[in-house]
Amino acid sequence: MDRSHKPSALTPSTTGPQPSVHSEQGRVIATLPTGDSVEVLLYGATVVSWKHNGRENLWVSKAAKLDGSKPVRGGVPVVFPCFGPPPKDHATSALPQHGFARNSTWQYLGKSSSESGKLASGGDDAVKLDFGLSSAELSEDAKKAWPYDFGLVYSVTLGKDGLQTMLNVQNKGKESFEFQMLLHTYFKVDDISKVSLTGLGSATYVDKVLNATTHTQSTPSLSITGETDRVYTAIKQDTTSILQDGKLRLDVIRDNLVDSVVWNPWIEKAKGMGDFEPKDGYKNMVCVEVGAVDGWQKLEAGDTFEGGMIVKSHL
Ligand SMILES: O=P(O)(O)OC[C@H]1O[C@H](O)[C@H](O)[C@@H](O)[C@@H]1O
Repeated sequence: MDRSHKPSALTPSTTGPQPSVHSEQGRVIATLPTGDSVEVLLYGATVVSWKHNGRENLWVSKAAKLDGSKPVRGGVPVVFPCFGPPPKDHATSALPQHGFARNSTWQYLGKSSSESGKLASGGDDAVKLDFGLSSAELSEDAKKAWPYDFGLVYSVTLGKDGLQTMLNVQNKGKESFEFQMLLHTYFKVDDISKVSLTGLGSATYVDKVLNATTHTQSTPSLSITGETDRVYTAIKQDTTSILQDGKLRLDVIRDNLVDSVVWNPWIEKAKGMGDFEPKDGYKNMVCVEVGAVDGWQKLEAGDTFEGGMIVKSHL
């Protein structure tokens, strides 16, 4: 792939300890002096752990395959270039559900001090890990199914009070292409019956559980009381918050993205998924997935798109 993306080295600090980064067995782990950490598999560039103040914020199934045989059931799978089953009449039609990014092996491009002003804790207190995937590195099957020349850089920044994940999509070819993208985050919660989501009031959504019918959310907050699979589009607020027992736990902030999917498989769907364990794990997770999934993003030759999320923990 294009090696022109070279993150700068961590800025040496004159004060106090630095974040540490190490890679082992197909994963990269960054730890801040506070003990907060993030863990990313090269397989799918899937973030599989984000710990803040000693608490894990991501849910990963106990039966998740981490060996590259299947997309990871949990963490933050990257969905690209199509969301859900691709339509028959589209250039992505031969791809699997949710595309190839989540089941391709990415390259670790390196670490740098965070340049993001969006995490309160930037500079020496934050560390950014970059991962890359380009057309040249795809499996022969994926290349054949989607023969475009592209470069993805996925940046995972761990800060003192948040995690930022940004996907940069570049069209390196001579023709335009269309894509969708989504960060399919499985957030860990203590008890789904006490969870509510705010920030989706008045937003319009397609309810995949109700035969893909379109609705407008009439209440300011959403409780999860059964199988939920909603695709919210053109959301006006930039933040969806996850509350537990009425207390703010996490803010999920969309960056240059206006769509979000809320998903919980509940009892029957969880039973039907071989890689979903424990079977009552649906009580401890909720997916809030930021993305661009309403129609298609068209990227002209040479152009770049960037979108992602900032998650702030309030515990
Ligand atoms: O089983 P997967 O391919 O990982 O998909 C898991 C889920 O992803 C999204 O949330 C979709 O809206 C759901 O319809 C789908 O069931």
